Amino acid sequence: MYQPNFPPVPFRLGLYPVVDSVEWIERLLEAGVRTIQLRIKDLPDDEVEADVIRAIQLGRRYRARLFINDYWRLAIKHQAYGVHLGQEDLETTDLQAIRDAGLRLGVSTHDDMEIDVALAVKPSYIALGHVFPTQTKQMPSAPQGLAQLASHIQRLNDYPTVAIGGISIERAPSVLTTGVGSIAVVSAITQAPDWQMATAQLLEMAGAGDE
Ligand SMILES: Cc1ncc(COP(=O)(O)OP(=O)(O)O)c(N)n1
Ligand SMILES: Cc1nc(C(=O)O)sc1CCOP(=O)(O)O
Ligand SMILES: [Mg+2]
Repeated sequence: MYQPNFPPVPFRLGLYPVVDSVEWIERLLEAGVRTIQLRIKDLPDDEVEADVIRAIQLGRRYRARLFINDYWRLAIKHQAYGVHLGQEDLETTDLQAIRDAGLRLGVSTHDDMEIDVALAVKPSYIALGHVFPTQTKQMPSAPQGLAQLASHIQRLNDYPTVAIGGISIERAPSVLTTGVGSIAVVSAITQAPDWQMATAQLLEMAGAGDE
């Protein structure tokens, strides 16, 4: 049974764009997205703080679920909806501080062992990647494919899940048939010839998430 150690999220988080700027956050919230992540990599906290503040303000204005990747101290300081962390981040993060601050937590996984680690933390949702080859991030592991994804979803039963990695408009329907509650995408939107059309199509397929 889903009993996270962090505030719960709906089973279906719907379309979940992962983007690297406040500009993208604003245009996607305006387009109807309600689950979104600010993912800025490898800058000092003081260079990211203004963007984190702005993204959180936008998230509140649109009543959206705004997750901050990596910068958990800033997410706590400015009261984001949630934080997303990778497996390595778990070792260096004060998870109790995230919990005490009432933020949701999402954790990345790439195989059964990482799912064991995530389940021990009892986050708000578990991300499963990478489903297909991706150009967006160098991955140390092989893509897990749809059959493996489906078996993880079965194992996780009523736990909110997010699929990520190489999910295009063409591939989204087959990913969603595994029963996953959300599809996280980067390039399917940010590299699309027409991002508005891509977002509308993905929202039509995955929804904006449950309340
Ligand atoms: C929804 C979602 N799933 C997975 C990731 C990857 O997170 P992480 O493993 O911490 O890697 P970086 O994104 O920090 O490079 C994610 N960001 N979002
Ligand atoms: C940031 C990230 N994390 C992944 C994981 O598997 O943990 S895959 C990924 C990149 C996803 O980008 P695109 O939608 O362009 O393939
Ligand atoms: Mg990370």
